[in-house]
Amino acid sequence: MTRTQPRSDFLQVMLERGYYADCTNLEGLDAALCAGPVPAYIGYDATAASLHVGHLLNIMMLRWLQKTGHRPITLMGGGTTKVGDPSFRSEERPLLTPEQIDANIAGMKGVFARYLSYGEGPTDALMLNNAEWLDGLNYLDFLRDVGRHFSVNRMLSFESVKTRLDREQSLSFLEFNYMILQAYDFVELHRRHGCLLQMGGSDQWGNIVSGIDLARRVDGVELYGLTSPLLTTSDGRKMGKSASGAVWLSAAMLSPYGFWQFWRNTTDADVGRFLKLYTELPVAECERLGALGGSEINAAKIILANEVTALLHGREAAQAAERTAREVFEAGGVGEELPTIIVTAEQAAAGIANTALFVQAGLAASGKEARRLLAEGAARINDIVVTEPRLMTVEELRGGLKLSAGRKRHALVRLE
Ligand SMILES: Nc1ncnc2c1ncn2[C@@H]1O[C@H](COP(=O)(O)OP(=O)(O)OP(=O)(O)O)[C@@H](O)[C@H]1O
Ligand SMILES: N[C@@H](Cc1ccc(O)cc1)C(=O)O
Repeated sequence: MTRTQPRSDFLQVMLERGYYADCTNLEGLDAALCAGPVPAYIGYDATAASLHVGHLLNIMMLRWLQKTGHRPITLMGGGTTKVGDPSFRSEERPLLTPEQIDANIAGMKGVFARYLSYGEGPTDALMLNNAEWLDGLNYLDFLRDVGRHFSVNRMLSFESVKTRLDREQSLSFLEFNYMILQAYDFVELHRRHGCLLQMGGSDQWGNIVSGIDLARRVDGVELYGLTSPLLTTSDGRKMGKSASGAVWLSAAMLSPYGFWQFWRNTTDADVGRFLKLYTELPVAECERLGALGGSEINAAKIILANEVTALLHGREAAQAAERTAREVFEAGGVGEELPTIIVTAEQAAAGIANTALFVQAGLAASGKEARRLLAEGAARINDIVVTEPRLMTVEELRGGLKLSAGRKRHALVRLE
């Protein structure tokens, strides 16, 4: 399929940096973007107390949207979270209480202000919550005004629910309503704020298209949808999930150092792609850095880690993380020479004792000897003396550890 080069800055950035998967009407959207500031939204359900790296890709899309002269709308799913999006999920999500949802929204909100600037102007970002219009809906009125425009036959044909149906796993009536609510959000945002575009990961395609159909039927307007690819790392993992779980954006759930380490540990083949998606360095520079070979690629990974961490946690936090990494892994000039043991995600989740790490790393011959090292004050983890045997947390392991026995013997621990 040939695609003419879009004229709008926003779509050019989307295409050249790798954010683009699909669009409902690329030419129409391009024309709207060229005509003036376009309000565009992405919805975020409050399923956890923090956003994670999986969300970062589309937060960057909103950031580019604002930088290229348009208006980002971040919609908190205070209403939709009560239902739970079934798209591409094999099981129903656990139901959250209204209190949990409010607490999660409070945890998620802070992150957006690091990427977007909020205010009242035509290109200032807007923060909304769909509980505002969903909570008060009257069931019968809603069914008559909105429900009648949805064909169940069509809803059943969407890929996002297909696997569940094909496997004859239950899709509850509650979940089945999700698509209608998200569709209604889009119509409501268009009515209230002139919102013309909804974006999201490609798993959101069905929900987005439903909103566009509904708007055409009830208001006779054309709205647009743009999706990003769902990224996986080149070793096959869903982007944003490390072996030990989601990589959180909130500093309370993952320290800036742990966040920095996640990016520093990027696989070589992903460096160029991630620089384009998660930093604002010029495309040519991203490509140059991504093509570096051998040990030079490590310098590119440090640039990636610094740039991504600086956007989220600030430049100082990024520099501090880089310094800590140097101190932990390169203190005494031994750096890369240190023996390294790898802890698997399963081991980390099951709980691994600090003494077991000393044994595995060859710094103690047995658990008994490891306990003696600790008791004598000769054992250090990240240069801090440890005297008590205890289980290490996944968070501690994720940041990487330096174990020391006495002054001269060291080893590194990395989480797979
Ligand atoms: N790897 C990814 N690449 C691009 N977008 C992603 C990625 N992971 C998540 N997203 C976007 O963020 C949204 C929320 O992601 P996800 O469904 O993973 O969150 P979650 O529901 O909190 O996590 P989980 O599915 O593990 O419970 C998705 O709808 C998707 O659009
Ligand atoms: N369904 C989206 C979140 C969302 C909620 C409400 C919307 O109007 C749009 C999107 C997700 O799971 O990621």
